[in-house]
Amino acid sequence: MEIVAAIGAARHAVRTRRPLIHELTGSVTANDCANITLALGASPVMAQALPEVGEVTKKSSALLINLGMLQPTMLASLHRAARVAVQEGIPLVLDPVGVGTTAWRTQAAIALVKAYKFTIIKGNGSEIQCLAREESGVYGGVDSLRKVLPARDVQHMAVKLGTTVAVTGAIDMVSDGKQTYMLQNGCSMLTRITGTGCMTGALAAAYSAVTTPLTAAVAAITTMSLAGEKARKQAAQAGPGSLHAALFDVVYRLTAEDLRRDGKIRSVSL
Ligand SMILES: Nc1ncnc2c1ncn2[C@@H]1O[C@H](COP(=O)(O)OP(=O)(O)O)[C@@H](O)[C@H]1O
Ligand SMILES: Cc1ncsc1CCOP(=O)(O)O
Repeated sequence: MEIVAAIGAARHAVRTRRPLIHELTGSVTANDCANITLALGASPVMAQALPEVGEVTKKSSALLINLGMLQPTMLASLHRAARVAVQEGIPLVLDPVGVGTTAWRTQAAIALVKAYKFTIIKGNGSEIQCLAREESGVYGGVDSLRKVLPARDVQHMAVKLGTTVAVTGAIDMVSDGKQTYMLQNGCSMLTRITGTGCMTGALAAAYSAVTTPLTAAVAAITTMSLAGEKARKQAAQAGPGSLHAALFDVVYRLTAEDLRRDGKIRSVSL
């Protein structure tokens, strides 16, 4: 199936199958991740406690690990959930938020990537680059350095990390090492709302429950970027607060046909 047809089918499948998505994420964006998952039509569960985390993963159709507010006490839960996901063949998505800022966070992410086969790793350009190169202390926060990475670099990082890589930024890229897509929807005001990257990770987990990793990653980024464009029009002259609220409304209404018609998705030959 062609990619545009596949993302439309995935949009429809999430709405009709309503998969349970286990999301391990921090307090800054947990509420937004849960609500964007609901808006898409899936069902979020955010349980993190070590005594129950594995049991919740086992019941779920996908697992998201987001490192945004990583705490030493969370690491055991993340590893237990990831182990169950791999054992049970449940799609496993990593959002390496802030990787590259400190040695501890970067090492924690590298340990996860080495221990478990992730289905998708989704991050901004800075995070994915630091993870692939195993670099830390390179940049200062959770927002991207805003450099658009060349498609060939993204393809190499997918090969190096052994998974489907989704890189967000002014131009988004997705690659599984064999096929690479350049995605050109978006709205710069999305960078003025914290959590748009984290919500994209939640969308990737929801889509990965119903389709292939490559399609799920393209669908997630196109959903968020297109929602940004449409919400920006809806919020007209208003600022990030209205855009934030409008994002949930637009994702809730977004149809398979909207994705097929308005998604700016280009296959890159390398
Ligand atoms: N300069 C930009 N212009 C248009 N869209 C953008 C721009 N920067 C980021 N986006 C969009 O914002 C969303 C979140 O990406 P990004 O800001 O890179 O994530 P993060 O919040 O993790 O840093 C993506 O859908 C991306 O396409
Ligand atoms: C501000 C902040 N600080 C730690 S995690 C976080 C949220 C980051 O969200 P996103 O990666 O989606 O911008």
